[in-house]
Amino acid sequence: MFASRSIVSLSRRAFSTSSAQNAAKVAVLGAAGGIGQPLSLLLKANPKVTELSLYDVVNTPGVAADLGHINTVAKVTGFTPENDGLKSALDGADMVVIPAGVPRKPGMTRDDLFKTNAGIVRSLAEACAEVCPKAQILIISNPVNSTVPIASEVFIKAGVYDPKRIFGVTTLDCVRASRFIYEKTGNLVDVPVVGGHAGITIIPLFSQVEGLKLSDEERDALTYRVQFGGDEVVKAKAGTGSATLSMAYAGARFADSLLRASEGEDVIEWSFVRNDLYASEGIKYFSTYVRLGSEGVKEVLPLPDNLTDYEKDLVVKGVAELQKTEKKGFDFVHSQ
Ligand SMILES: NC(=O)c1ccc[n+]([C@@H]2O[C@H](COP(=O)([O-])OP(=O)(O)OC[C@H]3O[C@@H](n4cnc5c(N)ncnc54)[C@H](O)[C@@H]3O)[C@@H](O)[C@H]2O)c1
Ligand SMILES: O=C(O)C[C@H](O)C(=O)O
Repeated sequence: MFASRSIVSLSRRAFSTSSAQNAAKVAVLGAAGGIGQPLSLLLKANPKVTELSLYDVVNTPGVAADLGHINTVAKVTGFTPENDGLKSALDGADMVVIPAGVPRKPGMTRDDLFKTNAGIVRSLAEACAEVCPKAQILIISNPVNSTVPIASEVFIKAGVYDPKRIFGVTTLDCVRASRFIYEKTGNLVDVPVVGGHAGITIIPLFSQVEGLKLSDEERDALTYRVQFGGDEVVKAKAGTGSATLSMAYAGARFADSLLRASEGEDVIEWSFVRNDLYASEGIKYFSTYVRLGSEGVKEVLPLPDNLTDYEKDLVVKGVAELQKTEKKGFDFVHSQ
């Protein structure tokens, strides 16, 4: 098995500073929203992004005009549904980041968003499959555990599916886990978080952090905080939305990791991608260690073989939940 420390150091840096070697057009769908705006700002600040295409049902011309005054290389254009704006936004895109859809209010689960967001993600994925089938698709819209199967099934139906290019963005769970451990230890290290992106499917692997010692009580409390960190923000925002700024940071980190990998850097991230790790349990998507390359996923890595019994039990529970949410996404596409 691989050494956890090298995994940590490989993906530690949030943003690189070197200038772009390849032109990269990135489209953001849902770009005028709570995540979309700060995420677009961070992408505009990334020297590897040469073109930034902002699509939303409203307000993107203003967001694009504003970001367009920032003196970085990316050319920014805003699109709305008028004049076939979605297709124009996607034309030539190398990467499409999708934070379009409604966020939670207090008392809701991510799955409660399915009835609105499933259709949004399906229609946006249909446009991607038609216009930019080779783009890397980064799905942020919740419930990720179902929206990734939805987007994948749309691409399969269209005959253009490449499992190496569709990602559920679970980076916020890693960002949170890292921050919570920093609060405890004063050390800023990466914490692998695997499984999915909702409640008990979020599985932090504290055993993989070198030198980290937690009592059982500390481990339980930290695990709960990572699994339900989204609820903390939803509650604090009191009905006005869910995490936007930390998500923008996490999404920009994941996009930067892919862009660095496309330039030949060896990068490992954690992401909800197609794999056979739990095929025997009937699931196709599971967030795990992923080596990134120029095509997207270069290698799906298994979970470390030295998980604790506590972590193994979390995986069993998470897999059982993922079976339901994956099926729900699959059925949504195939029942229409
Ligand atoms: N993966 C994660 O870790 C993570 C973290 C935080 C939030 N989220 C999810 O991201 C989504 C967006 O959250 P937000 O806070 O930015 O919400 P928001 O309401 O502030 O923004 C969503 C944007 O999507 C746009 N939109 C709606 N339908 C669209 C369509 N068909 N095409 C294009 N744009 C469309 C809206 O106009 C809006 O501007 C939610 O589903 C939320 O649950 C995921
Ligand atoms: O909690 C939410 O609904 C948003 C997001 O998935 C998060 O983890 O913050």
